[in-house]
Amino acid sequence: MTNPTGIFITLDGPGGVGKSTTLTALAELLRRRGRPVHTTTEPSNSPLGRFTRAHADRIHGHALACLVAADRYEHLRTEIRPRLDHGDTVLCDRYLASTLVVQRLDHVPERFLLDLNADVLLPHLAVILTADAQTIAGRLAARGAHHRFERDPQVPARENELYQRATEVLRGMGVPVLAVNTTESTPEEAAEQIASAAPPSPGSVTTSPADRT
Ligand SMILES: Nc1ncnc2c1ncn2[C@@H]1O[C@H](COP(=O)(O)OP(=O)(O)OP(=O)(O)O)[C@@H](O)[C@H]1O
Ligand SMILES: Cc1cn([C@H]2C[C@H](O)[C@@H](COP(=O)(O)O)O2)c(=O)[nH]c1=O
Repeated sequence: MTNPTGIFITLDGPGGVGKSTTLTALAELLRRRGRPVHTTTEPSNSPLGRFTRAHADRIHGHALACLVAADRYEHLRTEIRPRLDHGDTVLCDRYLASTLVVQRLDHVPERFLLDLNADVLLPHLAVILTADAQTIAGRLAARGAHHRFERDPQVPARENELYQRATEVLRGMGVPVLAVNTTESTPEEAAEQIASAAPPSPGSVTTSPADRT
């Protein structure tokens, strides 16, 4: 397989923190700056991904971990790698960090999750969106819960702890991790922070911050 030439950026964070909204703002910002951007999500939009999403409230623990990982390998093969090979910046709403958090909520051991995901492509930048637990609860109440992990009021605080652990694990694997606290920032402000940390797109002219004025 060829080395992908595009840039792979993942966005994770507690349910309802603002991943999809921020990803949309980031995609618009990067496109305005001339980058080819492909947006995607996990579970993916393939038949396996749609099955996983549809049944994630009834399938628990190791079985859900395996389904999510199977969808991830197929997502990489059929969508993410081809878009990276094409030179796109791929923005993925949920990826490996979500597994290291959501499956831990189901008490799946971290070792099992790391082994299952041992051969996935690591992102060039893993963004972890955070907000204080009360803010997340407010956003979830305003929008409505999508699945069982968002219906338990204790979960946002636990997810924040687990994302700190996931950050350490990813950094230990050599993945650059950017934590963005969205408690006080708009999706557009969060997108600006991420864009500033994003590795340059292939073929783009690298300028120093002073040159960009
Ligand atoms: N930075 C922000 N400030 C205020 N509200 C926000 C912010 N980001 C998102 N929201 C609002 O919070 C709610 C949840 O956002 P969104 O659906 O993007 O979250 P999510 O993390 O993608 O959720 P899920 O984990 O369920 O996929 C939405 O109503 C959205 O408008
Ligand atoms: C990537 C990923 C996803 N899941 C599950 C958790 C939820 O049931 C859905 C995601 O829904 P959302 O609207 O994006 O919050 O998929 C999972 O269990 N593990 C994962 O790694």
